[in-house]
Amino acid sequence: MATQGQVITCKAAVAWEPNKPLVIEEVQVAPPQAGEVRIKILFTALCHTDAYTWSGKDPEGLFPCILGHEAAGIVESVGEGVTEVQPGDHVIPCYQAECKECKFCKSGKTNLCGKVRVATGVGVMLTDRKSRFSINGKPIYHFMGTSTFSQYTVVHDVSVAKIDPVAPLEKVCLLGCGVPTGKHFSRLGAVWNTAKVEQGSIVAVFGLGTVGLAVAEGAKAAGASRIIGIDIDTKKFDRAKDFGVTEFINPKDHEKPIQQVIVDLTDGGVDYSFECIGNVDVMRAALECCHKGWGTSVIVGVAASGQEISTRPFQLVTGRVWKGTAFGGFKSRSQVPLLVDKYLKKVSAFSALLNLSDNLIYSAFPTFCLLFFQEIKVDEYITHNSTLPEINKAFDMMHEGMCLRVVLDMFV
Ligand SMILES: NC(=O)c1ccc[n+]([C@@H]2O[C@H](COP(=O)([O-])OP(=O)(O)OC[C@H]3O[C@@H](n4cnc5c(N)ncnc54)[C@H](O)[C@@H]3O)[C@@H](O)[C@H]2O)c1
Ligand SMILES: N[C@@H](CCC(=O)N[C@@H](CSCO)C(=O)NCC(=O)O)C(=O)O
Ligand SMILES: [Zn+2]
Ligand SMILES: [Zn+2]
Repeated sequence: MATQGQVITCKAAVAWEPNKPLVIEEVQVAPPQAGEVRIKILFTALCHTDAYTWSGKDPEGLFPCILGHEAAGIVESVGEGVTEVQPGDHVIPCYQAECKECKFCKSGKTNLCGKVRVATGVGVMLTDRKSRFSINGKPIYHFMGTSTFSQYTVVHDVSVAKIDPVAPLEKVCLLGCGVPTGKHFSRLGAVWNTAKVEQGSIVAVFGLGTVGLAVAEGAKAAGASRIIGIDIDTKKFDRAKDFGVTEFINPKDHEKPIQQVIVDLTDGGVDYSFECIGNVDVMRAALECCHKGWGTSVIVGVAASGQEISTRPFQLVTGRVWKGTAFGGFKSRSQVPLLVDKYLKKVSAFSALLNLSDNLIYSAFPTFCLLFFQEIKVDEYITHNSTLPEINKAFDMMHEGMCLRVVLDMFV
């Protein structure tokens, strides 16, 4: 039955209050208005940022809301004036919009976009400052302009990346947040990013979750000579080797501040450090373990409301640089489809190799290695698959440090 123009009733995980279990509810999803797109979400992953907002520590967190921002799906219908996607298109909703017209988009200096941010920060749509979600007439707020923990969601058209329909949505959903975020200095992201890790650099990665491992993977691709992984959970160390981490430090094993431990190990400090946790004390350590004169520290983690960073200004006077990144500097609508293409090329190179005869395998091996070991691991970050009704258990796994990404099948 055609659903276009109709209210759709479907299942969604609703966060009624901070920290209270999400509740699977029947929600009403209104049709898209002008400049909006309604998407059938097929797969969504959980990101630490969902847990952060759910915890009540996000100054922009409004309740009740539908969380979720790392997903993939199919366009169900579009509102008036939407030209770049149509029903049936395969898409990744992007929490970071790209209108290509605002001063941010036109600056050539940032991937941030100003067009809809004022609405997405307060859980509504731009056109009428209202939500498209409700339960028996009670509005439920949107989250990050995406709300992918719902079988259907409505997003702004500037927040939709159209992707190759061949791509497996249960995998490429990860390209909506965590994996690209970590790869902001990779070759693909280098146009917009700031920290360009050079061949031979020493890199420190604080926090070895999905984002930290993607940073490590990118650092390896950029030719870093040492990649030091720091985490308080030693379970993370074995897996991190596969993502390029060459040595490990657990701050709990040391009496000295962790920045001092790293400075001592690296003849004065690292060239680049990345904070992928969201802890302001660690952010300070990440800056202070950088080498005098040139070390650059990038803040990736999201810290709670009221938290502030600090250091002695002397750290910056003496040449260290403190930066941050959102979505790895990638321009969402124009670059997410390219990331998907890159992912598909890697998969097809691998299948081609499996179909070659033994002799050919040897001759094709160098090319294969080049393609295969390029910078776009995706499947490797999916440690668990689950379903929408099991979402609370999936978050429990995240809190226990059991998983990297858990992907939920929204219709099982
Ligand atoms: N800036 C962005 O665009 C962006 C995008 C995605 C995620 N994030 C943020 O990045 C951070 C990481 O996200 P994730 O999904 O990889 O999270 P995650 O929970 O999977 O990983 C965090 C890791 O940090 C470790 N950790 C916690 N406290 C630590 C400490 N004091 N010292 C060392 N290690 C510690 C944990 O053991 C875990 O391995 C979060 O803050 C998330 O909100 C930012
Ligand atoms: N509402 C939060 C902002 C959190 C934040 O910084 N979000 C990151 C993305 S995290 C994705 O997992 C981001 O890209 N920020 C840029 C933006 O939101 O425009 C708070 O206020 O703390
Ligand atoms: Zn995220
Ligand atoms: Zn814009």
